Amino acid sequence: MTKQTMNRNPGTELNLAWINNIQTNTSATERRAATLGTRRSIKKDHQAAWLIKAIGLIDLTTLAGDDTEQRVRRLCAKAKNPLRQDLKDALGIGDMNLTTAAVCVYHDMLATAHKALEGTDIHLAAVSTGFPAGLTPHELKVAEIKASVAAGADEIDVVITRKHVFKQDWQALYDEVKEYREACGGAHLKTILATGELATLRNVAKASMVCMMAGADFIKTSTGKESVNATLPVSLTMIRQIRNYLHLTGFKVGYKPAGGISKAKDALVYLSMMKEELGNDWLEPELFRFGASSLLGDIERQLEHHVTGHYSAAHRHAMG
Ligand SMILES: O=C[C@H](O)COP(=O)(O)O
Repeated sequence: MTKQTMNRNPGTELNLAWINNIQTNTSATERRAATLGTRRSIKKDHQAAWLIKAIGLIDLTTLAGDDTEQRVRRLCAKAKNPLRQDLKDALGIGDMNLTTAAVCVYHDMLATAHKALEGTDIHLAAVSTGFPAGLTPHELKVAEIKASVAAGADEIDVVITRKHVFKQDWQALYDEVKEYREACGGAHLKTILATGELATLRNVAKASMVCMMAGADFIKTSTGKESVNATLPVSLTMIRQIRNYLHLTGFKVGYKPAGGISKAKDALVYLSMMKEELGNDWLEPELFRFGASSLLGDIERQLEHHVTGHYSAAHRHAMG
C-alpha cells in the first residue's frame, strides 16, 4: 500500500432530506447481526489466509494515560513485523512484507512513532479533537488537528460532539466535521461517532450520513473508552449508510470498527460482514480498518496454533 493514493470522498452539501429519509429497524438489525457469527462464510481451511489479511487491516493502537516513548517504539516494531518469522515461514509467506495498516497514538507520541515508522508504508494516525470526550473548545480542536498533521500524522481520528446528535443539530455536526476535514489537508479524516453514547441506531445512522456528507474518509464506531464500543448491530447500521452514501453520491467511504475487538474469531466475523454487505473493496486498508490494541496478539496466537497445533500463552504475544 502506498500512502494516501485513493480517490477521497470530497463530501457534499448538507442534504437534510437524505437525513430525514433514513429509517432503521433495530430488531431486524439485531436479528441479522446475530446470524453473522453463525454463517461460517469463512471456511476453516481458509482461516489462516483471512487472519493474515486481517493483520494488514489493523490500526495498531495504544491510547493509554501511561503510554511512553518506549512503549510506542515497541508498538511500531510490532507494526513492522507483526508475525514471527518462523510462523511466516511455516505459513509459506516468509518473504511477504506483512505489516499492519497503521499505528494509532495520541499526539504526544507522534514524533516517536514517526521516527520509528520512517521508510515504511505504515500510516501514522493520531486521535484528536479532545479525544475521547470531545469537549475541549472548538478552536483548540482545530489547532490540535493541524499540529498533528504538522507532526507527521497521515490520518486523524476525530471525535464528534455528541450533543449535536442528541439535539439533532445536523448543521452543527456538518460544520464541525467539514472544518476538521479542511484542517486535515492531505491527511485522511476518520470520524469517531462514539456510538455507545448515541442512544439509538437511528442516531448512529444519521450521524454517519452527516459525517460522510462533510467529507469523512472513514466513519469509526468508538474511542475504546465508552462503556459500549464496537458492536455488530452498530456496524451493520453504519456500513449500510456507507452503501446508501455510495448510491447517492458515487463516493466510497471507509469503515473502522474500534474498541473491544480483541479476538481473531471476531475479526473473521467482521471481514465476512464487510464482504457480504459492501464487497471486496472493503477488505482493503484503503476502506477498512480494525482499531485495536490487542487483536494482533490473538491473531498471532491463532496462527501459531494453526502451524503447530498448540496454543502459546497470551503473554507471549503482548503488544505494548
Ligand atoms: O481506536 C482504537 C481503540 O481505542 C482500541 O480499543 P481496544 O483497546 O479496546 O482494542
